[in-house]
Amino acid sequence: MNHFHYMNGEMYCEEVPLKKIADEVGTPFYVYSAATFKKHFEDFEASFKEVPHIICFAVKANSNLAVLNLLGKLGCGADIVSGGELYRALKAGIDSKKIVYAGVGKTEEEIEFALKSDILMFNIESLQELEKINEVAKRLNKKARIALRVNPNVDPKTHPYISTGLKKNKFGIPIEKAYQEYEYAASLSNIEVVGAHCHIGSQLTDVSPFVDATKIMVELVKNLKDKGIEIKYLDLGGGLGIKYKDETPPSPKEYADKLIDVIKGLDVTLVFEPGRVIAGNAGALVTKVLYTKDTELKSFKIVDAAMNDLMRPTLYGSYHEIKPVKEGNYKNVYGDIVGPICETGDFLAKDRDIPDFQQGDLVAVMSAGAYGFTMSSNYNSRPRVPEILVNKDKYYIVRRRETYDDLIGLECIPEDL
Ligand SMILES: Cc1ncc(COP(=O)(O)O)c(C=O)c1O
Ligand SMILES: N[C@@H](CCCC[NH3+])C(=O)O
Repeated sequence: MNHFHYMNGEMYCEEVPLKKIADEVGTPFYVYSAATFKKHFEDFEASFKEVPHIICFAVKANSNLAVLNLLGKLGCGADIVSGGELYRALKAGIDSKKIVYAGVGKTEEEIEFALKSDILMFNIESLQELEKINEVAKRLNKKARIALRVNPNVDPKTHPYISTGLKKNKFGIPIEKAYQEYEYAASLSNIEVVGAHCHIGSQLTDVSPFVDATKIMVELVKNLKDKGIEIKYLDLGGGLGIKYKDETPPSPKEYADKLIDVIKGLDVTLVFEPGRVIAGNAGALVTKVLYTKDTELKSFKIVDAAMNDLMRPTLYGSYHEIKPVKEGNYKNVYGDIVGPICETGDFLAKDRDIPDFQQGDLVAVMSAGAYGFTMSSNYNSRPRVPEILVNKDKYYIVRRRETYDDLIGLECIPEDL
């Protein structure tokens, strides 16, 4: 069931009309469905029920505390890439023993924080990082549990900016060097090798690159065992795509079945780091039409949300479905939905058929629950919009709208300048 649906001509999130939220909270705002988050997590979880596994939600996709808390209560862990994400995950009540930490540039402070928090494992992206973690662990008199993030050189066939498992990408340790580096890692005094990790990219709509990468990882784990290096956790990252427009990504069950088949016989706990597939279709960005403007070429619908609120269309040319909050007999027009920012790249929809919205209409930008708010900024000194979490017939403001005072709150004017 889709938790964003129309009833009596109005778009609802679960049992709450979006218009009600707009009237009470103002626009723009992000709105998330707790039921959708729950369903997506439970579907993913159930797909792997026949094998030992841990699901670590990719916090970068949606890092709101209430969302993390909701997932944590369902037994979800966290995939983090910074000290800030670790802080959030812990504050949200996520079990530190279900936290995995990737990222090519972990600082000494971040490493120390993660070691003191006793996370499940670090996913190491370079030799120097490995040595740094060993050094910090030694100073703290701890052992750091680690996996090497292996770059298997598999083409995920997705947008180049979100491909991560190719030789030319900055991520991980090339598969050819992995054996040598595992042996080195195992020789370090304050390192405990426990896992192997890969993550080849995001928004994958075909299962075959996952299968190819998994085969490489399975071979690696087997060969390491022969060398006396035991891998307990095989972390296959995230990346499963969703439907934004007309994509037909595999379902979590199809994805799981294919991977379980490849892994059969291997005595490991699988770790997954899904982000988008849990959060993407659990959220929308709701905005209001400020003005409309028709030119010879096209129609512009100028709304109160902008590229700083949802960066994906600008950054990747991503498609987000645009829906009216009040169902009407809109005819379609050719044009753009644009924000108030002083950039030509400031659009939420571009050069396509869109409903012929009029001034004051509410517009829902769909599939915005992942990499929406988390990638937002204050560009053009625009206060960040609130995040609303709906649960059945109630809604909660789980992050309030920023104020002008918030905008300047961290700044000061030197007195003697
Ligand atoms: C290491 C790592 N794990 C997990 C994810 C989550 O990816 P997705 O949202 O595509 O599932 C990402 C982002 O691509 C990532 O870099
Ligand atoms: N930010 C990207 C996904 C990147 C995933 C990060 N590893 C998106 O919006 O699609």
